[in-house]
Amino acid sequence: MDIGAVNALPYDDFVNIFGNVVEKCPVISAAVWSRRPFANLAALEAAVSDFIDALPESGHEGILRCHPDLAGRDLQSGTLTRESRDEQAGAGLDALSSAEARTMGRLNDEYKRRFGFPFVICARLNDKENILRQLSERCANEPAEERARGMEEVKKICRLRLQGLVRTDAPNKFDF
Ligand SMILES: NC(=O)N[C@H]1NC(=O)NC1=O
Repeated sequence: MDIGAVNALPYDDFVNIFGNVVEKCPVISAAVWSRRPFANLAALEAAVSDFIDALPESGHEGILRCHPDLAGRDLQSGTLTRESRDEQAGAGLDALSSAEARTMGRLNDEYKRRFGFPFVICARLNDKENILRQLSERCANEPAEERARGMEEVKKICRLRLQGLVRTDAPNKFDF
């Protein structure tokens, strides 16, 4: 769909289509719908980012807590969202050796104990080795640093999900 078609969507269709650009946080797309018309994909992305940035610390932690663990219970039981399943599979997280799976589980638990929210990283921009290394390194960070880092990753995930939904090649009347 091009940006003109996005701008023409009633809010219920908009939320159905864009509701998971931030994992399990459809309230964000429901809020951002009011910012139409979007000049282009970058403007839609900026509206999501502005909404997130305006939230208090507790809102950022809430967004992080809506993310499933990487290679966690939801992946084992097939209850991930379609987007998250594809992203995790793309990084090879559905095919970990048993040693890798044990390390991942242990570090995910350690991270959550330390920070009170799950480790979030854009799986499509990383492979499993890189993810395991960063998980281990980031466990040593300070909570404020990790909150900010996690939100940067949420925005990267969001950008790639948006790019999968909105075509950018078509000209549109808001793009001068
Ligand atoms: N925990 C975590 O990072 N989850 C996410 N990362 C990603 O790329 N997709 C997700 O669901």
